[in-house]
Amino acid sequence: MKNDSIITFIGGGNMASSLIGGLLDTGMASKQIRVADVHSQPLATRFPVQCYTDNLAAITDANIVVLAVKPQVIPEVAKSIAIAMPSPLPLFISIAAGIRLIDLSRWLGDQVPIVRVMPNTPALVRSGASALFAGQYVSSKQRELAENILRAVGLTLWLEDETQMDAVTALSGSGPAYFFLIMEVLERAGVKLGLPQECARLLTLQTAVGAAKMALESQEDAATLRARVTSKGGTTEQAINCLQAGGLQSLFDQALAAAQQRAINLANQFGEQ
Ligand SMILES: NC(=O)C1=CN([C@@H]2O[C@H](COP(=O)(O)OP(=O)(O)OC[C@H]3O[C@@H](n4cnc5c(N)ncnc54)[C@H](OP(=O)(O)O)[C@@H]3O)[C@@H](O)[C@H]2O)C=CC1
Ligand SMILES: O=C(O)[C@@H]1CCC=N1
Repeated sequence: MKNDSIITFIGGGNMASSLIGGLLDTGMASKQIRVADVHSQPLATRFPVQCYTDNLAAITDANIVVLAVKPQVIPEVAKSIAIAMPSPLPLFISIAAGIRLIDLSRWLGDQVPIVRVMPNTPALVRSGASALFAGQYVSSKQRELAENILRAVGLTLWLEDETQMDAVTALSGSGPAYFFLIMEVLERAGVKLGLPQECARLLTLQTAVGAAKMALESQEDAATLRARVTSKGGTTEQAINCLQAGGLQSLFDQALAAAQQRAINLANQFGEQ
């Protein structure tokens, strides 16, 4: 992104804060970032960016507009922008779960360039994962622009089919919450075995970081790395047997299917407005 380009976030909540924190960490100038939210104060105190309570004022001169409000609010926000669409048209990036390009185009206007992105909150520490899908009016330069922004805060992947976005939402969009839950559960289990809280917390976190780093850097798959920890007749085997007997795979299959279905339902419910 050029250093005089402006990126405006509509909605300054959890996901926008993570993206903004990550982008500022890359060295992007705070004057390039604007945020419009019904509540301007929390973000203004956290980041030195320009905050607005008027969405339309915030998108004047913007090169990129990130729609970062809840899916339920997207129709109203998009329609209100459409009646005062800036010229030249900015590139729109929607991060809303479920909401489809066809509906975004209907609300924002035909021929408006829109990229759908499903990011995740580790963008804050530039370790995010984002899947992208471009609408038909997005130029190759705009694709590059969207990718560059998201790549600055983590991994980016282009999807071949928009319907895959709901599976991505279930896997990596919501995914940090699953890992945080596993951290909570492990820490608590360690405390129940007699470890001091802080000791259980630190061992849990470092083990999570270590396992993820090792899996990322290794040529081998997770099952092979797991087998190396699992000595025959040893301790890990007992724990893994317990987890598998408890139906861990089936539980995650159900969890991800439920999240995916929720994204589909949100699109069906709010896409008709
Ligand atoms: N959180 C996450 O991990 C991820 C979220 N997303 C997507 O990002 C989007 C935002 O999610 P998240 O950040 O969690 O949500 P938040 O509720 O934290 O943030 C949305 C913000 O927008 C404000 N808002 C509501 N209406 C308007 C409006 N008309 N104009 C401007 N601002 C408004 C909200 O205020 P108020 O609270 O009063 O409603 C809130 O401050 C969602 O569409 C979600 O699907 C995608 C990937 C991951
Ligand atoms: O829970 C949600 O709906 C959003 C989308 C993915 C992560 N958070």
